[in-house]
Amino acid sequence: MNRIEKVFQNLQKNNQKAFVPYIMAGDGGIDSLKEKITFLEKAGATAIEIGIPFSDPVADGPVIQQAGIRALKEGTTLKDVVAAVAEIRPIVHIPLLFMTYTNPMMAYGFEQFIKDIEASGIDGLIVPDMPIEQEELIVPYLEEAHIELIRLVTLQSPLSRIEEIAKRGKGFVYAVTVNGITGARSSFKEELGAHLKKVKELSPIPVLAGFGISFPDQVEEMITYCDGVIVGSKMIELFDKGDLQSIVDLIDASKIRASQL
Ligand SMILES: O=P(O)(O)OC[C@@H](O)[C@@H](O)c1c[nH]c2ccccc12
Repeated sequence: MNRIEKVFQNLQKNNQKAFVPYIMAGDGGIDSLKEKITFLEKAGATAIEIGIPFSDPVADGPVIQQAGIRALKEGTTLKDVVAAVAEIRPIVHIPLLFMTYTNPMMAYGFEQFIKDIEASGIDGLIVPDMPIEQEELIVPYLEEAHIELIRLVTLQSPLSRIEEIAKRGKGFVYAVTVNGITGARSSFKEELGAHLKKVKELSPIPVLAGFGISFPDQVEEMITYCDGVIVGSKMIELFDKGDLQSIVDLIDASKIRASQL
C-alpha cells in the first residue's frame, strides 16, 4: 500500500486530522531541505509537500514565488532535489510529495521524471496546472510507480466535476479554499465551510483544505469541515524568520482541536 493511503487510514482510525506543510526545495540551500523535513516530521507533520523551484509558477503568491527565486539563485536543480530526497528517505517515515508544474516535467521527460522521483522514494505528486483532461500524460507512469496523483478542486468547480475528480484519486483531494493564488489570508468566504462539507460528501477519499491558512485558529476551523490542512506560505515565512515555535504551534493546533471533535 502507498504510504499516503496508510497514513490516512491510521489518522481516520484514531480520529486525527492531517497537517501537511509545504516547503520550497533549495530555499536556504539544498541541505536545509533535509533539516526542514526531519524537523517537520518530529513536530508531527502528517506528510510533507515539497515544491520544486520553477521560473514561472503561475499559481504561486509572492511568498512562494520569492522562495522559488531564492532557491533558483542557490542553483537548485530538479536533479539536486531528487538526490536530496533519496538521501533523506531512509530516515523519514512520513509520506513525501512533490509539487511541480507541467512544463518542467515535460522538459525533463514525463516518463524519466516519474522514474527518477520513484527511485528517490516520493509517494505523491501535485501538478496544479494539469487538468484531469491532460493527466493521461503521466497517470500510466504514476500507477506503475505507485505514486499518488493529488488532484485539486476549487470553489468554482461544478459538483459533477468535484465528484469526477474525487473518484479518480487514492491519496486525498486538495480543496483550494480561495479564488486566486497561494498566500496568507485574514479571512475566508462565508460559504467555504459548506463547500468543504460538500466536497467531503462527494469524495470517497480524504479532503484537505489549502491556500491562505496561516494561523492556529484557521487550522482549527478548517479541520471541523474536512480531514486536514495544507500550509505553505506561512511555513516558508516562519522558517525564513527561524520561528520554529510558531510552526510547532500550528501543527499542535490541528492535533488539539482534532481530539475535541
Ligand atoms: O501558501 P498557502 O496559501 O498556504 O497555500 C498552500 C500552498 O502553498 C501549496 O500547497 C502550494 C504551493 N504552490 C502551489 C501551487 C498550486 C497549488 C498549491 C500550491
